[in-house]
Amino acid sequence: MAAAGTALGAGAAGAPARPAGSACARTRSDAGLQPGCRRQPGGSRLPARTGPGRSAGRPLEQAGEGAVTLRVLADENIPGLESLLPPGASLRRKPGRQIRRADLRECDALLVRSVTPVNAELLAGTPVRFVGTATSGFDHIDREWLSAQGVAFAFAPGCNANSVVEYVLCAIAEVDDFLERLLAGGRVGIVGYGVIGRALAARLAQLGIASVACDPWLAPGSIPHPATLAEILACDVISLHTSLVDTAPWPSRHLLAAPELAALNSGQLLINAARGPVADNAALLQCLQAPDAPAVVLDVWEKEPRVEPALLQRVRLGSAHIAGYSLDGKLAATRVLCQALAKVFELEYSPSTKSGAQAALALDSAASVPDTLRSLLAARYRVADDDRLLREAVLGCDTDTAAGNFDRLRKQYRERRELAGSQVQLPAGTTTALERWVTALGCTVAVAKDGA
Ligand SMILES: NC(=O)c1ccc[n+]([C@@H]2O[C@H](COP(=O)([O-])OP(=O)(O)OC[C@H]3O[C@@H](n4cnc5c(N)ncnc54)[C@H](O)[C@@H]3O)[C@@H](O)[C@H]2O)c1
Ligand SMILES: O=C(O)[C@H](O)[C@H](O)COP(=O)(O)O
Repeated sequence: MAAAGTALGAGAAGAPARPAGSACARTRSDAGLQPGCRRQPGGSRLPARTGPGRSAGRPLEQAGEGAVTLRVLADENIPGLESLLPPGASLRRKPGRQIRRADLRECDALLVRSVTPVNAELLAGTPVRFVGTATSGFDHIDREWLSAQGVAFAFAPGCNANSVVEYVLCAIAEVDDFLERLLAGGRVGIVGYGVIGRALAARLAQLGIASVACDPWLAPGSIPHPATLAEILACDVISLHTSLVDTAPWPSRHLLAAPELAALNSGQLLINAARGPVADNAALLQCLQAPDAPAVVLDVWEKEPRVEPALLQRVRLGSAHIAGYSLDGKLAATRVLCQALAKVFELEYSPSTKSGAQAALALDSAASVPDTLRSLLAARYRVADDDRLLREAVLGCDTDTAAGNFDRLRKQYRERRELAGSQVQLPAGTTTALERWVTALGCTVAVAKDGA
């Protein structure tokens, strides 16, 4: 894993316009690290406050002879911190929705997930000098305020991109015959060509599936197969991967509202694993009540943790905002934040890069290509399992209980591993065509010897 520290600003001179809340090219090994730290004249390792809220830098708390304690408060749902934080860090945990300013009175670094809004209301007057979010999206962070206050910021771009891509592929494979249709020349329309949009297009291309994409914030020429939103809405499968943007001229909030949804029909599949408000949920419910409604898969909901039961009942598959919840993706994000934290506080640090080996998979049938792909995808993950859990958690419960259950599903999420990177054992005499399909899913191939 490369060291954290890619500076991410509003865009270099000559770079294309970017909406607030979008990230430039980045991979699982990059951290978006917004600088805001200076070495203190007295040698303290605390990042200096540089903005209007500037306060005298305080040295890190002494914890015994020469040792420093970096006081970290973290969302209880960020895994691996106990072993991945730099030595000398003390860790407190809280549920992300319950983190308050009073919790931060004696805290140098705050690590959150998407459910904690981080802004002046939370941080003003606290000693926090570093904020990290273990997520790709950062629409819950007031980055301008952090920057003005000299508080360093890091996020985890790309860490869960492959997890989301595999969620989308599983959804396609699980709903009707969309996988067959795509393999037979159908097209996927991708809305938002950032890290995840690009990763999805690349995986589809490896599978020989055509895709087109739209992202008006990008410079002309940066999308290999560009399309208008209207053209995207005519594709067999439409997958949303925009950041949540309120900025003109191309806000993504309610990008799919009644007129856009009216363009869809029952021969199409719409997937939203981006942010709930990108599709107007009230309009979506209306659309799903029409006889010619498209098939819809939702991982994200406009008013999370509240899910509109009538909408859940009408979507083909629904899940509790877990598309990015592979163990691989979560631990990668934890490592990126810990590395960024160590860099900001100038701590020596070299975290382990391993997530633990995945069990090998075996493929032994001479099934059709779609069924081979389907069974490989299902060997690691099935959206239908999360759909069942969400329906059990939400339907028939009162609103508050359902919202609590939504959060509980996410907190207690099972250990899910990614398919890409898995070794797949194939029987002796396997065709090279089959090997190609397996590698197209990002797996490595081991072929059994004759008689083995
Ligand atoms: N469901 C999950 O578990 C999960 C996991 C990871 C990320 N996400 C979400 O997925 C989305 C994509 O993540 P990413 O890492 O690729 O982000 P990214 O910032 O790399 O890419 C987002 C892209 O959306 C584009 N965009 C913004 N407004 C648009 C508009 N009106 N029309 C078309 N494109 C527009 C931006 O220009 C950008 O290129 C984000 O919303 C993120 O929060 C969800
Ligand atoms: O933006 C992201 O990375 C994802 O939406 C993220 O995985 C959501 O999970 P949360 O932070 O809400 O646990």
